[in-house]
Amino acid sequence: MPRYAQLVMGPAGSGKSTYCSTMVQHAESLNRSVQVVNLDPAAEHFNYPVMADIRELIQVDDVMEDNSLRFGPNGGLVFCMEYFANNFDWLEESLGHVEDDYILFDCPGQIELYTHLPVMRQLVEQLQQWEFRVCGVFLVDSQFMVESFKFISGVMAALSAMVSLEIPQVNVMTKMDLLAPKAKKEIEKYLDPDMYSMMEDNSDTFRSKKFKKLTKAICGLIDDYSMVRFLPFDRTDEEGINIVLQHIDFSIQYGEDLEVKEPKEVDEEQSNLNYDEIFQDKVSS
Ligand SMILES: Nc1nc2c(ncn2[C@@H]2O[C@H](COP(=O)(O)OP(=O)(O)OP(=O)(O)O)[C@@H](O)[C@H]2O)c(=O)[nH]1
Ligand SMILES: [Mg+2]
Repeated sequence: MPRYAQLVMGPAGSGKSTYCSTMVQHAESLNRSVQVVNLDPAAEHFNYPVMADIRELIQVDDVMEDNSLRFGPNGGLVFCMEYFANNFDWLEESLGHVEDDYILFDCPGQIELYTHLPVMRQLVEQLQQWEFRVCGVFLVDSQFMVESFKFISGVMAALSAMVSLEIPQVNVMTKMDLLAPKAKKEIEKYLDPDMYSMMEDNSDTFRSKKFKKLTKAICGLIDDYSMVRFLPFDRTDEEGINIVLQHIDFSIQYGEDLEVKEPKEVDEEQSNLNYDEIFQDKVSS
């Protein structure tokens, strides 16, 4: 039986930890069991119960305090993640061997992890070896998406994670509840974007012809391959949360191998009685 995982990624402060706790609560309301693993060695607080916490293995503060290493916060994080990649047996032990489990991995926000460092890819390959079906969930803060310029850079970040990890990926626009109704309407065009018109919106802002050409080529590429779409995520909207979960479940085929639940046993005498009654009714009418 396969196991299922969501790799929750995205820039710093995009809402990854909040997404994880919201999903856990939502799953609970559906009677599903979803667990969370914290993979952020610099995490200070999150409000979900953890199944495993990378800080048990290594903490950024300890690395930064080490006089022989002398790392700052970002270098410290990279060091921690490389240490983690060399110690996957810690994760294996923490996850156990439960079949059919569903785990969210709350990742750190340093964008370099998703652009060029090999750690996340190594993690994906390792999880796949442990029979996990992994879906990337890339979060982008809707607050930064109200201008098409910023939107294109968000799309590029999501794309770079997609290209480097080679797993199904669902892109999510978070904090939709913070948008004013007018901005919400405005942002709808970014959810299923037509990149060519996005490019036209921007065309006055380009100073250099070369830059305009490059942006046009990027927009064209994204559009031609329909590579990026965003789902809105409003933590107060259960239905919207469910749509996001369904997209992810579909991409990792969650539910296809689940055992069919037996219907409740019906009292045999009672069921016979009902049929008899129906039959009698039919005959007499
Ligand atoms: N209103 C609202 N606030 C949100 C939402 N998601 C996150 N926030 C707020 O945004 C801030 C950052 O959220 P986190 O969930 O910690 O973001 P993160 O991506 O885990 O951040 P890092 O781990 O530091 O990269 C917190 O103050 C959250 O309360 C949302 O859907 N709606
Ligand atoms: Mg976090």
